[in-house]
Amino acid sequence: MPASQTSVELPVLDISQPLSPSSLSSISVACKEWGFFQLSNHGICPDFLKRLQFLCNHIFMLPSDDKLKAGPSSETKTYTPHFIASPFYESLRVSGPDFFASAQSSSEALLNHPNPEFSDVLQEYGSKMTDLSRRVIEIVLECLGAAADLGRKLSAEFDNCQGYFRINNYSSSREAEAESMQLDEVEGLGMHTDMSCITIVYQDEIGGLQVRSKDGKWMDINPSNGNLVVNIGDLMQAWSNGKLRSSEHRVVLRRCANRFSTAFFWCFEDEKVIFAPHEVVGEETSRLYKPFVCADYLKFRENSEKGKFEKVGYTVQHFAGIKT
Ligand SMILES: O=C(O)CCC(=O)C(=O)O
Ligand SMILES: [Fe+2]
Repeated sequence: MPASQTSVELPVLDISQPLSPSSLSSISVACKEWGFFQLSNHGICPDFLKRLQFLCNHIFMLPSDDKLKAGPSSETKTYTPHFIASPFYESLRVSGPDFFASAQSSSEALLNHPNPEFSDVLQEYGSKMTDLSRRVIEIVLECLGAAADLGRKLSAEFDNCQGYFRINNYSSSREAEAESMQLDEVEGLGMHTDMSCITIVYQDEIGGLQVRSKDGKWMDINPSNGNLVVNIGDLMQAWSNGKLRSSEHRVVLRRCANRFSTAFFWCFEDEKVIFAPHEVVGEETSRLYKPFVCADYLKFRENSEKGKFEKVGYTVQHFAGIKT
């Protein structure tokens, strides 16, 4: 895999401040060009993230057989083991709106007992991310040029959105190293687009997240000052008639370092029919996507093979794109 040399400068939105016209314009450009921007002053403090990481590492350090008690063939199915998405990637899924209950059922399966401290922290993370996601959706709608009245009407379409998050641990094992045979750079998570409306990512200081430019070049998204990374997902790309870009991205690992990240996915409800509102499409442009039911797209992306990760390489374009 060729090493990537370039990083992208993504605008940073200070979410604690009212949105200024200049900030709105730089975020709009970033959503269209890259489908990515950053958030600062998001209210999730470094100590809290360290605590979250510490509690999750406790889970990731369990023996593999114990972790499989929440694996793809278990009842909870919240743990994705190594060698499904990649040899270097494992992850724990926490589903909302009751993040506490979801975390509690994972810890019961994994540790044979509930762990209220772990579940409390995951609940707090889930609920903070839910609030942030709602605010980010309002801003993204403003990026589409929605004036206040229209913005309120359009944001009602997102009222029943649901969130879940994945806690991701990237590490190397002897088996994984044998496979990579001393390569300088390996794929920790392959190229994909997210199936969300928006995703909010926290990555630790190791780095490795990359976005694919419109001309197919991989660009680093370097970790910066505890900022969170927001990206547009496929559901939003379709709903905005392609005005906002759901970009392909991946994670590369360059050293044998452990990497920790969380990705919070804010998605339409399963039964929602995704059809760009005519105010968003405008008079002059034609529709790029056929209407589709959200759950049908999620099913399309799931591999039929049991326990496999969401299909990498398939997007909403393949599923609902209107060929022009
Ligand atoms: O680990 C990361 O930084 C990003 C993960 C990601 O893209 C995903 O889980 O969809
Ligand atoms: Fe992603």
